[in-house]
Amino acid sequence: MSELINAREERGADISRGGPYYGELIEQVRGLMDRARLVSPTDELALDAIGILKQLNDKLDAAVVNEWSTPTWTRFDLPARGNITLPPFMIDHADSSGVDARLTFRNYHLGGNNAAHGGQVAVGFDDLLGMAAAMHAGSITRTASLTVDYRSVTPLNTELKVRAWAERQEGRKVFVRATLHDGDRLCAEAHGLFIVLKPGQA
Ligand SMILES: CCCCCCCCCCCC(=O)SCCNC(=O)CCNC(=O)[C@H](O)C(C)(C)COP(=O)(O)OP(=O)(O)OC[C@H]1O[C@@H](n2cnc3c(N)ncnc32)[C@H](O)[C@@H]1OP(=O)(O)O
Repeated sequence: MSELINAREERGADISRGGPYYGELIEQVRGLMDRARLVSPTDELALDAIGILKQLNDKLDAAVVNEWSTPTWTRFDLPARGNITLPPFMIDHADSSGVDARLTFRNYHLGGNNAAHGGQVAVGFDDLLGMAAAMHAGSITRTASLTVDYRSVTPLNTELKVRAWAERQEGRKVFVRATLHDGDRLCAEAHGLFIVLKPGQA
């Protein structure tokens, strides 16, 4: 992980962006989403929570920046770079040979029967495959195709292992694969095609 942070810092990534409390702020929002996923409030509690959240959203509005200035591009020290839309993961190893990560699906990723929603599994794969493709190509890539095979149930609130790697590259096309394990058990695997963006490509 430190290699990745160093590499990103060398390219101008600023892991102080968002300040020292940004990680805890995002963790509290994840905790809020966990509760929102399962709460069945009384009218009184719902109205109370709505008031508090409206006030909080108004406060946060004052600090909203454009997407390129958000900490989530640079905070490689935080779970999932502090990106609230991703299942939180920590990178153990990342280089051109692949990415190893520990990832945990939370209550707010619930599909049913205490298992992760399949779409959330795909979100995790997309980001980590994108990282593997970028590390392999040495350049930012974009998902062209992503296929997920769900092999067994993916549990919530359990640290899972993800391995993502590039199999080969043909020009701008980076062919990638990934696995998701709970211990020795394969939960899901993915393969995809990521395309290296041309200079200035939107
Ligand atoms: C350290 C960093 C951490 C940072 C880590 C951050 C990781 C973030 C990862 C998240 C990534 C995303 O979710 S990205 C968001 C989701 N994806 C998208 O929105 C992509 C939408 N689509 C597009 O923008 C475009 O279609 C592109 C860029 C994918 C390709 O367009 P293009 O650049 O014009 O290239 P194009 O000529 O069409 O295609 C190039 C070659 O790929 C082939 N090709 C293109 N699409 C496909 C396809 N679906 N299936 C098969 N083959 C395909 C073409 O046939 C061609 O082959 P040949 O003729 O050359 O043989």
